[in-house]
Amino acid sequence: MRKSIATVCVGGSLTEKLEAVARAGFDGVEIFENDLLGCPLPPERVRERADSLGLRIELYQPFRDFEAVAPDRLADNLRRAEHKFRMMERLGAGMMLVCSNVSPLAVDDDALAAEQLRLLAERAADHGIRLAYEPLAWGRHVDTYARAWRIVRMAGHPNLGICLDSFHILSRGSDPAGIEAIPGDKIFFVQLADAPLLAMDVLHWSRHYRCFPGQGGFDLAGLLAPVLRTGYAGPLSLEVFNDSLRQADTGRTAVDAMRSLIALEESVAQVLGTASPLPRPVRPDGFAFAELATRDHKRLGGLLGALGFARTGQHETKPVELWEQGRARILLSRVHPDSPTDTSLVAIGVESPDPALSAERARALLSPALSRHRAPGSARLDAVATPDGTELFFCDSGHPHWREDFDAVTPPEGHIGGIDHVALSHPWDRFDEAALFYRSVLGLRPYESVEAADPYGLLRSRAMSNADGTVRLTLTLARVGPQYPAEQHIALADADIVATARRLRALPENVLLPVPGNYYDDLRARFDLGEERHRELRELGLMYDRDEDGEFLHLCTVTVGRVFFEIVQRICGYRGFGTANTPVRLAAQHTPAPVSPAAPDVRG
Ligand SMILES: O=C(O)c1ccc(O)c(O)c1
Ligand SMILES: [Mg+2]
Repeated sequence: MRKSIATVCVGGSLTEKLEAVARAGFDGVEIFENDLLGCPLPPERVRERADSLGLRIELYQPFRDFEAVAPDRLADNLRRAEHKFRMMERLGAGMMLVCSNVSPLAVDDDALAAEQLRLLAERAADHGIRLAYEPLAWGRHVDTYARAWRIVRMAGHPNLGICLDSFHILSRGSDPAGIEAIPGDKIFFVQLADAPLLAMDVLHWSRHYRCFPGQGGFDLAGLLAPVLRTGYAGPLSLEVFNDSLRQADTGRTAVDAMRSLIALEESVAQVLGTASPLPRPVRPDGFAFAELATRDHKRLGGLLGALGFARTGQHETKPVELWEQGRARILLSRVHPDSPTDTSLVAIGVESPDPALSAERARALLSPALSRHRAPGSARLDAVATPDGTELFFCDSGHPHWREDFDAVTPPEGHIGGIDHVALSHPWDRFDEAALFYRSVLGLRPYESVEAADPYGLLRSRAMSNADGTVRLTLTLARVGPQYPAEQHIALADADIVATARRLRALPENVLLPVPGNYYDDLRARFDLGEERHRELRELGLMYDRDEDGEFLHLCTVTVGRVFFEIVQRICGYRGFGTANTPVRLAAQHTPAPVSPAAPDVRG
């Protein structure tokens, strides 16, 4: 199907927008009126520019507050329309979007709406233009596709059809199944947008919070399937109004948008049982490694040593160390000389049953491929760049061949057996992009977005996981400014966190984040843990949580550069991330560490 995007989805001037969406592979665009009005080029030149970029101008929009008005207003509305039609001819746009009337002057009369739209369609036909009538969710009287279709049918003009916009349909909770009753050739246009599930005024929700399919909470494939069953053969056009995207990098947003459409095509193909546009999903089934780049190998090595890791190998040709405990593998490499941070997470390796296919799928979803020389070993490893710049390597499940390049000794067995999850930090304009990236490329399921209070702000995060919890990520929204603690961390799965905590407490140097006594006073109110258990948690500085499945114990180390380690123990299938404790952890990370000569610098 033709892929289109409304110019309102991306930031920049009209020509910048056209260039970016063409580069991302779109076939066409919806031109938003404001983009044209603010453009220094006359419509003919915009048309030439679009032509030269291989973009078809699918639609011009929006035309507002036309139908179901008193007779004295009709003449003025038709005059307005004539001007737009002439301008559209110059632009080479064959379809105009007509939004349902939102004015208090509109009359609640379908027959009148149909009669006036028929008149408009006759005028449009004189210019070779077709009209797509779109019921806005906040339309004065026409706010559902069922009602809009009734009016279009009543009008009975070949140049008048309906525009279906997923946001208006799903935000109101309308059942998309009824779309199948509309003949495919009367659906003139289809606009697609997702949105987070928010309880808010629908106009505000639509104008500020829409996002690309797969980034919010709507079932877009469930909406598109009945649309395609009607035989609709027009473009699938993204229409996203979003405050962040207006300010974000134009080219990047265009690629993010295209990725969302490709992923949606795959989801709808699954629903319809048709051929998929993508190599089949390969589910990752574990973490192979996490790589930290640091200027301070000694301090980080000291911290890993305290956690029970051993330096098991040194890369044969590169300045990269391998630190291991059981199947938990951490690589320490050198920081790029230009990097402003002393220590940061730069790569993760996931295990895949078919690494080559994983990489092929990632590239088909427009992930930038990375050159092989970055691989931690000389072993052939496929890698792509993720939205926050972290490199993602695909490694063979259960066969860490890349480890052979480290000439590594057998790793020590301790309580820590592997990586439980990795927390990645994203700038504000990459957060939704990241959720879609991991959802489509790795097949991870997103959890709801959550917010945690921080003494100096609010931390937004969203966890993602595969079905069996062997690959879990938490995506956080990075705040800028030196007052904010790092949000990159590696969480290590521990089979006996009490023993680990005891050992770490006994060290002469303080490597653990202190937890305030008030937390433990309140924990008594939250959970009936018994005196002895409660005392043990307090003494060891362990945090606690529980869900319907099981229990969770965790603690954090001090921060080195941008990174800290979390040690976690999941008991009986606990599925969360201890989010209830995040505000306490964030506050503790702002509190200066107690002075101790050997203590690592918490501020990095
Ligand atoms: O918010 C609006 O006014 C508006 C305009 C055009 C659309 O296609 C739409 O879905 C919403
Ligand atoms: Mg719309």
